[in-house]
Amino acid sequence: MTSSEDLARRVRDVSRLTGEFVLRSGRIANEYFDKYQFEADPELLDQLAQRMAVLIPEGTEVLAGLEMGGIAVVTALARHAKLPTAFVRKQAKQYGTARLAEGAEVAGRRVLVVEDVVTSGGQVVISTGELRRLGAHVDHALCVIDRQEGGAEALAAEGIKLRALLTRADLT
Ligand SMILES: O=P(O)(O)OC[C@H]1O[C@H](OP(=O)(O)OP(=O)(O)O)[C@H](O)[C@@H]1O
Ligand SMILES: O=C(O)c1cc(=O)[nH]c(=O)[nH]1
Repeated sequence: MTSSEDLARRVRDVSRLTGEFVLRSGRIANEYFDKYQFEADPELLDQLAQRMAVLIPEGTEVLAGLEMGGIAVVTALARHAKLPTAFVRKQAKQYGTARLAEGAEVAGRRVLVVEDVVTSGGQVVISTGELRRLGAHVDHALCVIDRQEGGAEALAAEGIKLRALLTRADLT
C-alpha cells in the first residue's frame, strides 16, 4: 500500500495551486487545493477512499456527500464502507422529486457528512443543518483536506466533530 507520505505528496502534486484565489467563504487565499484534480484520477481517489473508510465513526448508517466535490468522494468511499449513500444538493431540486438529499433516506438515521475540502466549515454547517431538518442524526463530518482555518472549531460549535484524512500541514 502507498505510504501516507506518498499519498499526501500525490495529492499535493496534482491539486495544489498557488496564486490568488477567492474561496467559498469569501476569504482570499494564496494556496488552493483543486479537489477535482485528485477526484479525476480514479486510482488516487480510490486510495484516498480506502484510507478514509477507517475513519468512519462506528454506528454510521448513511454517508452523505455534499455537492459537488463531495459527491465523487462519497461514491468512492461507499465502495469501501459498503454503506448506503445520499447526495446532498446545495439547493433542493425545483422539479421532479424536489429533493435536497437524493439517494439513501436520511431521516432517523446516523449520517456522516462527507466533504472534499473544509476551510471555514461554512458549507458543512449549512448542509448539516439541512440534513438535521430532514431528520438525520449528524454528529460527525469526514473530509479529504482540512485546511485548518477554523473549520473544525466552527463545526464543533454546531455539535459536529471533524475527521480529516489530510491537513494543510501534510500538503505543504
Ligand atoms: O469550509 P468552507 O469555507 O465552506 O469551504 C469549503 C467548501 O468550499 C468548496 O466548495 P465549492 O463551493 O467550491 O463547491 P463545489 O464542491 O460545488 O465545487 C469545498 O468543496 C467546500 O464545500
Ligand atoms: O475554501 C474553499 O472554497 C476551497 C479551498 C480549497 O483549497 N479548495 C477548494 O476546492 N475550495
